[in-house]
Amino acid sequence: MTSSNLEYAIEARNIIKRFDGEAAVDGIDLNIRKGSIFGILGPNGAGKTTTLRMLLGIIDPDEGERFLLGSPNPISKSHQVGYLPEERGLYQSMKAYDAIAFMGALRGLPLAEGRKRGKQMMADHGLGDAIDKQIRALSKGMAQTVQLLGTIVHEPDLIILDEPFSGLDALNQGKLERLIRGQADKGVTVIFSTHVIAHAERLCEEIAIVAHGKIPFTGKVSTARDRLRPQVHLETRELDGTWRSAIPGDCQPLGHNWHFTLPKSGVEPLLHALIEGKAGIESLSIERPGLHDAFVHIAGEAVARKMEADAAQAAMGEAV
Ligand SMILES: Nc1ncnc2c1ncn2[C@@H]1O[C@H](COP(=O)(O)OP(=O)(O)OP(=O)(O)O)[C@@H](O)[C@H]1O
Repeated sequence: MTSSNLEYAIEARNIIKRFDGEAAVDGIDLNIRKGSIFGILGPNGAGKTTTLRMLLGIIDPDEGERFLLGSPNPISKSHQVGYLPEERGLYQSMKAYDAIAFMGALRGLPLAEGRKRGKQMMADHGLGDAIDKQIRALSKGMAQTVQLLGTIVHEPDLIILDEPFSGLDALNQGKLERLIRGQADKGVTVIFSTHVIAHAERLCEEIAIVAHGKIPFTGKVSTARDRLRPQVHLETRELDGTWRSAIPGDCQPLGHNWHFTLPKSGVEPLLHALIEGKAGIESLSIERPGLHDAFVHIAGEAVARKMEADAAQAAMGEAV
């Protein structure tokens, strides 16, 4: 049986995985569009890696079904897939371009072609000086970039990256974001897991939020953000007038500053009331909530705090 839906690179329906009787993934549904950049967001232990492993066919779900590039047997598509696992590692004595070629060969790319592409990719990614160096002579960030290039050297249709940003400094994180965008521009589907919301907010049109083995939200980033109403920050010269009726009744000024949730009627009636009522607008900003606020709203404060702690711990690891 195959999936008839050619629109999706990945489909998962109610997949469940238990370890020692405990559900690590507890009934997840996913539809990931071909050619999109899709982020899987959640703290450590939420079930991201287990989900990715099931999607890839490294482990099978106990219940439910998943389709990778239309197939219920993801391993059969492995030549079309690139996978960067959470556990990083390359053979230390291999030369960098050879390591890339070796990874390509595991996915069906002839070694000679892999070596040629490996050298070119390293040059294109600013690692030209390191082509002939052994992996052990590279910095951690360089070795991770080499592993990433090895993940895509066979030009896969689908790339799955487990926590690709962790272990990279800010410069290399920026390079990785550009690389991911470049792949998507070529029509490649990129799925990555992360506990850093900013990466997902910058890169993804669609995300899944994972918490305690479940997905409380999957869909467009903009839809997640629209779950919260915009916040108004207003400074007025006056403190009273007919315009006060446009401001929520429970909002009290701090000095001449007003902070409140934008009323459902929207921006225009508010502006009309302020101008016609001569409130004397000194400053006005209307902020749409970011993905971080939406994440806290959807996943809850405890999950958000755990994820921030994970991100801080990972950043400390990068600093050493
Ligand atoms: N092979 C395994 N055997 C037993 N328990 C496992 C196994 N793999 C994962 N788990 C458990 O399943 C839960 C989800 O783990 P998973 O690795 O999928 O989370 P994660 O969101 O990827 O977090 P991390 O980034 O820490 O890997 C955790 O409680 C973990 O300890």
